[in-house]
Amino acid sequence: MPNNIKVVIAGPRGRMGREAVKMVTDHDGMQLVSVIDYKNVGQSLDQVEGFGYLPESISIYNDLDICFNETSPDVLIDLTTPETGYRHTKTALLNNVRPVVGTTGFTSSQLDELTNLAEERNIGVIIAPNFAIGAVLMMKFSQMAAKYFEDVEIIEMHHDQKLDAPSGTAIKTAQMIRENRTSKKQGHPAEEETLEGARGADLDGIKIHSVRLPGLIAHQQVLFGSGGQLLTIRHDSNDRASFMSGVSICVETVMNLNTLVYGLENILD
Ligand SMILES: NC(=O)c1ccc[n+]([C@@H]2O[C@H](COP(=O)([O-])OP(=O)(O)OC[C@H]3O[C@@H](n4cnc5c(N)ncnc54)[C@H](O)[C@@H]3O)[C@@H](O)[C@H]2O)c1
Ligand SMILES: O=C(O)C1=N[C@H](C(=O)O)CCC1
Repeated sequence: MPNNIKVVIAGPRGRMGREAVKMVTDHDGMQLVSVIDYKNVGQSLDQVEGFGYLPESISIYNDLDICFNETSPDVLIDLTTPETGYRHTKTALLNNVRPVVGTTGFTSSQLDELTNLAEERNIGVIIAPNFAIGAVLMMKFSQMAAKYFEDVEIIEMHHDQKLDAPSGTAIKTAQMIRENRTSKKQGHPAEEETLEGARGADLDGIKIHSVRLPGLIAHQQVLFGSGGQLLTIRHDSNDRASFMSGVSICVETVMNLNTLVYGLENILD
């Protein structure tokens, strides 16, 4: 692993992007070489509002091919939107740049396509729906509990600027639970929704409910019920700094991978 990993960040002005710019510029083993944005192209990031603290100029690009060619990054951190993040990840792979993707909302066929492309190109990619270590533990504990409780519902709660629903974390949690759960149609066999959507989204019988409110950041509870008992496993991110140690681990780890890894739990000890 190079001790100075050259990083490009897509979405630097976003809520997560701003934290990631701080994390990378403060990290001794990483160097921020450029950023990707559709605004302020050709300017330097330290001239953009909120980035005056940067000690040196960081070029802003919109065209990924030109950015990769001129600044030779090792790793792309993508924190944008589902459509853009997917396009960026593909372009990075085609340019031998290793993507660390926090962007959520990719479809399963997009994930399959990126998995195949990473294998073809023999390049590492990490797609992590949640970089917070506590959230990963919540998912793992839920997977453990699913062996003993077959009735489970997920309630995820996020800020009201979030584009995708359900959250990437809720989908990943349900997929992990599914691996340990005896398949079951929950609720009353004759239950009917008198208001569409009342019972939430359904992933193989696991119900997912999405709450969007100002004041929230990222929260999830997984409820398991059986005769006479309820188990609640809950995680709260109250600050986006909670995601940054996970981003840092992914940037270091992706340098040694040559396939796509989906989920931070797959690279933690
Ligand atoms: N994996 C995790 O732990 C984690 C945590 C928080 C958020 N997220 C995900 O990260 C993504 C970003 O979240 P956010 O809250 O920072 O969103 P945000 O809306 O604050 O930021 C997104 C940024 O992407 C930029 N963008 C959009 N299109 C672009 C393009 N074509 N080129 C360059 N930049 C572009 C926007 O200008 C914006 O600044 C979302 O998908 C969210 O679900 C993941
Ligand atoms: O703020 C968001 O958007 C978040 N998205 C991720 C998800 O979809 O699971 C993780 C938590 C924050």
